[in-house]
Amino acid sequence: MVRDIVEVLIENLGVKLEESRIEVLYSMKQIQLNYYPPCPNPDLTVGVGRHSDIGAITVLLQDDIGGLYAKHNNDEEWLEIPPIPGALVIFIGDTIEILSNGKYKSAEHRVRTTSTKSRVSVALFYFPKPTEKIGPLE
Ligand SMILES: O=C(O)CCC(=O)C(=O)O
Ligand SMILES: [Fe+2]
Repeated sequence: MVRDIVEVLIENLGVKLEESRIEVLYSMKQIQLNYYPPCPNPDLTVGVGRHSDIGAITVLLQDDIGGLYAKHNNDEEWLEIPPIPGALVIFIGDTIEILSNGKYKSAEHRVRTTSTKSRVSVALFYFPKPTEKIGPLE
């Protein structure tokens, strides 16, 4: 699935890359299990502070608690990404933003906790090989 996503994104830039060159862009993987305990005063806590992911693509599975927000078009407003049963959230990371010379944006996102329920999420980060030089594709 990640290969298909990256291939389509690169194809849409009008760039032709060999399969092997595309593959190194997402061949490193890291899994992260996040647990957010309930917090009596969520407004005073940072679940995960605002950030964008550094890799190529992030695949995220969140539970049904909610609290994930992303910035849309650099608006002031945070847009909630509601949990949908069975759905995965896909984030474009900084690597793809750089490769596309800014055509694709690495969305800033954050997580808020709630006062009553804990939250769990599973994030799969796909990175380029550490030896890969990342710059705008030509
Ligand atoms: O817990 C989440 O829904 C997102 C976590 C996150 O943004 C991250 O681990 O980079
Ligand atoms: Fe993230």
